[in-house]
Amino acid sequence: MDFPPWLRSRGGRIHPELDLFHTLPSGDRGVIARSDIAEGELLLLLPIDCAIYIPTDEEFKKHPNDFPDAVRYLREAHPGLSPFLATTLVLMSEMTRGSVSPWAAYVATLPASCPDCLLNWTEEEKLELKGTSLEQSGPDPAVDVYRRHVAPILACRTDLWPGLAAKEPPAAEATGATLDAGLAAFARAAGLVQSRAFHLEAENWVSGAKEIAHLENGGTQVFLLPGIDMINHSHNPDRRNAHLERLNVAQAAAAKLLEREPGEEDAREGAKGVGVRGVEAFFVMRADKPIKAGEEVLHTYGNLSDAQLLQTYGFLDSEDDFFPAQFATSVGPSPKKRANAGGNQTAAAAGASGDGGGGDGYRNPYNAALVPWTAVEEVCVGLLKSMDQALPAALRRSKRDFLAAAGVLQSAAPEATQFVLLAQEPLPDELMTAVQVLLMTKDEFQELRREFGSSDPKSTPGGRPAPGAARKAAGKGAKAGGKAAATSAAPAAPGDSDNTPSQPHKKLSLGTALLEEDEDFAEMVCIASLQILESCMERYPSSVKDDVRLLRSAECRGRQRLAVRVRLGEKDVLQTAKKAVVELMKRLRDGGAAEGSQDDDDDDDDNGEEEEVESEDEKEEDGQRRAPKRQRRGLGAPPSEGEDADKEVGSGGRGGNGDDGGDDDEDDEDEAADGLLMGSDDSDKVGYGAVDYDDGIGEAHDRGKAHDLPKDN
Ligand SMILES: C[S@@+](CC[C@H](N)C(=O)[O-])C[C@H]1O[C@@H](n2cnc3c(N)ncnc32)[C@H](O)[C@@H]1O
Repeated sequence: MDFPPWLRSRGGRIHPELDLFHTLPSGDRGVIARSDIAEGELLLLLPIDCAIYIPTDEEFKKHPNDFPDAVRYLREAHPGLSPFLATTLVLMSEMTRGSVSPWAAYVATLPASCPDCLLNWTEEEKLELKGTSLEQSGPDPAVDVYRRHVAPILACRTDLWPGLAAKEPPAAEATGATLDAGLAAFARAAGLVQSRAFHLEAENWVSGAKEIAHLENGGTQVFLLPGIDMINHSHNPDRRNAHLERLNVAQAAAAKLLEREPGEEDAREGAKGVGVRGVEAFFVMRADKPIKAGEEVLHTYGNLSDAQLLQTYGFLDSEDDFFPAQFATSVGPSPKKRANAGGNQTAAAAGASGDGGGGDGYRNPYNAALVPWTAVEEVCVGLLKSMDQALPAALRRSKRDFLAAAGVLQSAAPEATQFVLLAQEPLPDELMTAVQVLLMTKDEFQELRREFGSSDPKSTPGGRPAPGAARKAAGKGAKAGGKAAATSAAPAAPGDSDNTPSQPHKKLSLGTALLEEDEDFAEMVCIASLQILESCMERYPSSVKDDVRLLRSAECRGRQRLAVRVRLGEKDVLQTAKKAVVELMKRLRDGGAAEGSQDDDDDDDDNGEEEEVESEDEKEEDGQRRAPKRQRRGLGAPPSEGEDADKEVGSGGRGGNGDDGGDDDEDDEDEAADGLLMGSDDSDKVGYGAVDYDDGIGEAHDRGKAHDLPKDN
């Protein structure tokens, strides 16, 4: 049976003017309106029992016989499997059952694979992702999960997964090249679930690893939604025209979705309207706005970074679809060149890009970059050493344990913590707090521990504990741009060699109070931060210039192009963070000095606004006052106001990527790279947490988000 009649026979509905399986000019498939569709019209209605999913206990108890045998078996025999892996196994079962499967018509619509999903990249192609958050170390996770979790299940129940059991258990070193039938089926099904599944949490519809981790408490489900999963994604709100809802029966009835249209085929046998006894929810896709004949139906899979899109779905948004006006000047020819050419700028950019799409400039506002704790620690230790203030190993451990107990580092494996930098929040408070704690003296640290451990968040405005000299500035942290302190619960401090009676119980957030108080310390923190960011830049084998050059060349296509765009997206965020550090440093020097400490403020009260603006003389005097202090701290001469971030990093001894001058082309490329890396203006939280299922595959899968799905209204 074809898919549309199958769906209708199961109580679903499809708008008569939708072509669900249209081949787009790109060669991909998409959903197209054959004629105009009005805003609010129903596009697709799917009773929940058409979906492939692992039911909650409650759902299963209500309808134990309505679920496939594979679901029943996995629930009973392998309740600890992640929903991702369990759903993959159920899909594999339906795929192997062929025409006997009640989902045969759906299975027939599924593509042969998720073509560019990382599961399908060769080792050589994956090298292009070196340094990015998608760099994979260790064995291929799919092979590993298959060997450890899937193969034993296939071998146990050959009736549920006929023909897939391996004759011998696959070797640990098995790779994609040594696929057996089971591994091939698993790789395909996993790619499909990864790129098509919708995630639902009991309380929230979720879209990130952190939320999905709650599933262990019974909250989250992964759904394959036939037909609805044909709809492609767009980041561009102007192009999106559909959204998904989940309705219960009463809501669906009230919305008149369960009544048959005149001439509409009968649904299931015995059904009076659409939907049947036992079906308690419907997934409904509606038109958000009028859809013109020939237009593609698009919705959003979530606010995802390029890395997440590639990891989960194997694609990146169209390069010429993303805020095109903003990008005309990014990686394309420089304004100077365009002026010289005097021609059509967009056409010039399109020609240079080689992709025919004018896709020279692309920036995803949801991009993120990861900064490992190990890099933070290494830079801070190195900086202190270079200043003859070596950090003893015991104190270092003490600081790390304290940060973990204070919720700044993950508690289970603090050393594996990765700080997530977002374009909109390029300097997360956790990172700045960690740097400050690492760089503070032993006395300051001990005082912080004492005060933090005993501090009542209500007693320090913003909940920020403030050690030593910074105490008097408590409550002013936000003044210099610091984020308000977080005060979420954190685990108690683990015992360490230097335990004080007071133990941290709130999340530590130092803000900028200490930096406002102590300009030498502020400079150390800023220099360390720049070095950390620079060290993260250095983990990519290619420079920004190389990447920009590659994106401009016609040869850079396919997976290489996807990888280059992921690399540049991350570098963009790192560069934005560097600029934020420089801004912070300037603010602390100029604005910070004007805003001053509490005492300064008190002194300034009479002087009014005049004091806010520092005269040239005062600046000079300030610089002279600063110099001896800096030298005491081993910082050398202060950098001049005009000096840029890279040079400052260079002066810290780690070298920068500053330009050494050169020809016009080089200058143009710099200009282009600068444009590209100017930082994004809109971003969203991105979760990169670990997920703790028996099979461990959740981590790889959930690192990228799946489609958001609304919860029951
Ligand atoms: C949920 S499916 C959508 C239906 C899919 N196009 C098909 O033919 O089956 C998600 C997959 O569609 C493709 N896709 C979705 N949105 C896309 C976009 N904006 N650009 C390119 N490919 C996209 C990707 O291959 C992704 O893994």
